[in-house]
Amino acid sequence: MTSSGQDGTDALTPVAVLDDKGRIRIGRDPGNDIVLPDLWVSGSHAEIRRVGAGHQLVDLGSTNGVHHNGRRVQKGDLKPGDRFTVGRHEFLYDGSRLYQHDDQGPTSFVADDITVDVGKATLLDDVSFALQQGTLLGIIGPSGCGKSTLVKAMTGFQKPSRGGLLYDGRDLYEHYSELRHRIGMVPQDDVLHRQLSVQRALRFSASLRFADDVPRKQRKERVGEVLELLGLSERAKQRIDTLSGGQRKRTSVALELLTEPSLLALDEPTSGLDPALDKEVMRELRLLADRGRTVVVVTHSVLHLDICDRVMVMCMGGHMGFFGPPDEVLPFFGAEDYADVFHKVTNEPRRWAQEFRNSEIYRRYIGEVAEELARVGDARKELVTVAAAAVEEPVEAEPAEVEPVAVVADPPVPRQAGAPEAETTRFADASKPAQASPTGVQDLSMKDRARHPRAPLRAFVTLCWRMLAVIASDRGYAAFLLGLPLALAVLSRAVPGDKGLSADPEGFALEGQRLIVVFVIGAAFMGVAVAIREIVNEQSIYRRERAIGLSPTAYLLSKVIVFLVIDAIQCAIFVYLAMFGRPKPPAALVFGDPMIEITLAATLVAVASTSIGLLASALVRTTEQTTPILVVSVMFQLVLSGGLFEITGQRALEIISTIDPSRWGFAAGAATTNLVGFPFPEAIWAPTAFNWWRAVLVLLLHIAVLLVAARFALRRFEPGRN
Ligand SMILES: Nc1ncnc2c1ncn2[C@@H]1O[C@H](COP(=O)(O)OP(=O)(O)OP(=O)(O)O)[C@@H](O)[C@H]1O
Repeated sequence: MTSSGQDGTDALTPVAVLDDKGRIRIGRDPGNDIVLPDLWVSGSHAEIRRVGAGHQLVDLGSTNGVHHNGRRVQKGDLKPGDRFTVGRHEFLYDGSRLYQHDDQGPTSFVADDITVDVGKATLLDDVSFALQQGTLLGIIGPSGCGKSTLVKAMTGFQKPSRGGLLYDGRDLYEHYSELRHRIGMVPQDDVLHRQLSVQRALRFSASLRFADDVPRKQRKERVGEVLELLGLSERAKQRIDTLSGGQRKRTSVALELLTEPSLLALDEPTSGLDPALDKEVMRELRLLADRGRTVVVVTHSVLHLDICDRVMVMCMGGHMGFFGPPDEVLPFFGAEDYADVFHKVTNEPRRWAQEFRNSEIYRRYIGEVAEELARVGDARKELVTVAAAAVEEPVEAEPAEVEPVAVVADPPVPRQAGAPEAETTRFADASKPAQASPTGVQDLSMKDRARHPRAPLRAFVTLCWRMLAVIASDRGYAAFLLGLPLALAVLSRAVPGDKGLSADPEGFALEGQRLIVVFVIGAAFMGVAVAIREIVNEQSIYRRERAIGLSPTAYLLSKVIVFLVIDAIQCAIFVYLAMFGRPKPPAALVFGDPMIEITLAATLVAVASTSIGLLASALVRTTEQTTPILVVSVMFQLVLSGGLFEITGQRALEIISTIDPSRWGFAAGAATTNLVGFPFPEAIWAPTAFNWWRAVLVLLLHIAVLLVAARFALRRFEPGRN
């Protein structure tokens, strides 16, 4: 069963007869029954198994999952008429055969009266439009009119409060986990580590986005292809922060093209570029659209709008003032130039929004296109019904043996023709998915996580390597990390005395007490300082990577592990250098070497402080907000460490200080050192192995609680959240 072109269903092809022999395997490797040569697909991705009289769909542990009727599943019983997707490849099941529909670009993208409210502010107000495949849409409008908000809504980053966004007839937010890899988004902020070379940054991204089992060689080849496509091959080894603005934007586009998205959105890719670069970027976007992608670009520059198929003019207050071909913009507004247009939509936004709603242009370029797209959507749904009905009929002419089928993703598609002629209607409800969407993206991804507990090990390893690469290529930062413990060790030399950490026979261990305070607070400072800017600095990168499915736990753990190593090295350098030439404690409590115990205690304080830094970094919005947190958290640890004054006996302080890592770090250090004759000896410092272990366990508990809190704080970067 195939269907013909005009209704958009021509890509539906029968690919397998599910006879009694058992199973049909789907994957990237040539040995599969259905071969999908797509790097997003795992080698052996999914299987259809015969179970009794029916069939079961099974995810074979793929990286990017299988979606059965829009839900990610591990296993699911197939019913005639069901559809499932593997990457961009969609299959329909009729009870005895599989039909394949390839996503060759969104056959439709429809925004149906979307409104975005944040608190009491309305950022977008009843915006409707429809896009056909291969369209280049330019969005313009005065600053603050809601252009970025619209792009975020279209790409799954900002769930509309009302209205629907339908991608290929499916609610974008309801089916986000299935659709997200088909959408590329280049935000205003660069989402690349600028310290890395173009090639290196893209290779890390490829590793995070492709299936786990894609060989390194293939990843490299794909990176080479996108660099070639965007004319960046000669820049491959150049650091991103040394590229020109235009080259940097092209690198961001290259990053998104790795996974061949069918909808690509760019938020002001040409801001800050000179007119020549502006034109160059717009031309490249035109080429991408001509190759079949739908490209949406927000721009402040109106010089090259004629290169677009459609232009949208936004009015202040989030209203839509125009949507149509570029040559109709000025006539519609009765304006001589775009400055006039901006003036009008800034001063009379409601009037122009209303005029546009009632215009012939709206009818022609939105109403009719939406109707056409709804018709295509209906035709596709009908095929599902036909496929379901086919279960009643015997399978005749189809081949009994089905050859492995190779499907080439995303072939070139010609640029769209003008909009068709027809009657005006509001958007047809028929294009909405059968189920309403009570849940948001967050709910979906939580469910996904619950169903897919498999540790994303590859992402974790890649993230660790990337962090190390970023640190190594930022010489200033690497020098800071190494210089900090050296500077602190030099400072610790200011502590007077020649007894070091030895037990003082005179009975007053003030020097030892001071040294332990210096170690513990130095460790706390190094721990917070290393981490407190980490997440806030790369929030745009994390947000983007999260949207394409990066595991937040893998992300956080990669930070913790790399920082743990850095903390341990820093504390060892600090403590050993500070103690160089000073008497050591006479005996150990647990590990045989008191210096190891003291270094361990300092390292745990540093790691707990790193966890505080990561938590704070996930909570704040700007880097500037981190400085007061750094100061307060270190002061808090200094005051409540127990090394300055007696905490025991002051009930409130006793309670508060239990959550202070330095209190327990000091206790472990004091226990090892055996501070004899201290003026205010506390019970938790008594030199016993129990006290040492208790302090260590409390510190581990602090770390665990802080990291769980940081993991929760990362939820604010979930797609769909503002
Ligand atoms: N989280 C938010 N809470 C309240 N108002 C917001 C929020 N985010 C954006 N806004 C406001 O919504 C309006 C639209 O913002 P948006 O960033 O979409 O505008 P824009 O057209 O892209 O602006 P620009 O061209 O300057 O980038 C602005 O007035 C902005 O201040």
